[in-house]
Amino acid sequence: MAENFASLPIIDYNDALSPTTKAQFLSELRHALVKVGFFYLKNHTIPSQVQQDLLQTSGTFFGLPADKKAEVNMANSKSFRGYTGLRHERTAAKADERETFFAGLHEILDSSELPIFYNLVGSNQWPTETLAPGFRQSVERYLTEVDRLSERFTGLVAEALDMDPSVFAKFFKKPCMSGVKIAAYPLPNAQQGTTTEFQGVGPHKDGSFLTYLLQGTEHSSLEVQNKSGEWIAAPPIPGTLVVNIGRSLEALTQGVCVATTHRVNLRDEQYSRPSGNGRLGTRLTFPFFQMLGFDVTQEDIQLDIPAHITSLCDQNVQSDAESFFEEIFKTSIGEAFMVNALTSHPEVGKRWYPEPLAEALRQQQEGKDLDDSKMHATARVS
Ligand SMILES: O=C(O)CCC(=O)C(=O)O
Ligand SMILES: [Fe+2]
Repeated sequence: MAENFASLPIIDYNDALSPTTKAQFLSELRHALVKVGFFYLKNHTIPSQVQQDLLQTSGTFFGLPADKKAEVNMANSKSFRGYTGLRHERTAAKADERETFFAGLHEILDSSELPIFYNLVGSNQWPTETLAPGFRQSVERYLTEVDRLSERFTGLVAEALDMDPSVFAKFFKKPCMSGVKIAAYPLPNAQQGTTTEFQGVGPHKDGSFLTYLLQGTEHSSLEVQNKSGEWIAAPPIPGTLVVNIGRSLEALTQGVCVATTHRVNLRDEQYSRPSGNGRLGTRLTFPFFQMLGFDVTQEDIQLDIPAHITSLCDQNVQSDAESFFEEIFKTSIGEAFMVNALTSHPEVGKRWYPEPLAEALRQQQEGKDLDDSKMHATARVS
């Protein structure tokens, strides 16, 4: 049975930088990667001014009238970039109570000769400077900083698994679809007390190698699933990022690092200040998804992971995330990213990719039926 956890470890990036503390750092990181799958990272090097500017200008953007935000609607973009309104994004086949804005790190324009998933790298859409002064600049600045951090951290992940620091480098061929999703969770509109809990984001695993999540406000809404399936709160800790494992790192380590399940549940009480003084506004978060190059296939993955590391692998990890995505991920990473994008953003799919959308939804339904029948079988046995 898998080991369990009730809270997330806090790892200090400074410890990686000094020869006297590096060994201890690597041992803590190994534990976090193999036994937990989530951790807080402190002293992560992203300047606080860069974070504050991002938070402030993002607040301005989401505060714009709906018709102004619609000017940069994701449905305009065959690269799934730009703005989505409340309940337009879907996770686990249900609508999410959030607005988002996605901006990618790389942009290429002509992908006509390549498989359609190369369209996932394309131009960003930006509101005008007059509407959202400084927004574009602060997002781009944040992307540069978090990308630099993720690149350095990747070497430490390899070392923590007792491999050469450069072992993952070849999987990060550019351009890639890494980017930041800015998520805004206004207080949900409770209808006459019928519902007290709302899906900010449904249970899911990220497609990334690692995700670096900045929680910009004080709300405690993020929940992570431990290995026996219990949900654990991951409240914001000032000065830290929450890091979690995505499906790409799981694929590259052949399951030694398991992609971790998380969700955002919204409840009215989370909008009261933790100090008890007054109410909080919209919850704002900034997950950065560190993605692999598209052309990585299962055959490329021949990492020599030392036996004493693979032997740490956990069995029977429980997850409420959909399982259908796992199978596609085993054949082509680019394909899997596209299927995920289509099922999350059917509006973009309807406009640009009607046939691939229909096929992706069919696969999702098939997977859901399979998950449901497994659940019923388990329920009957126990
Ligand atoms: O907003 C959060 O706290 C998490 C968001 C998330 O998990 C995602 O967008 O993949
Ligand atoms: Fe996520």
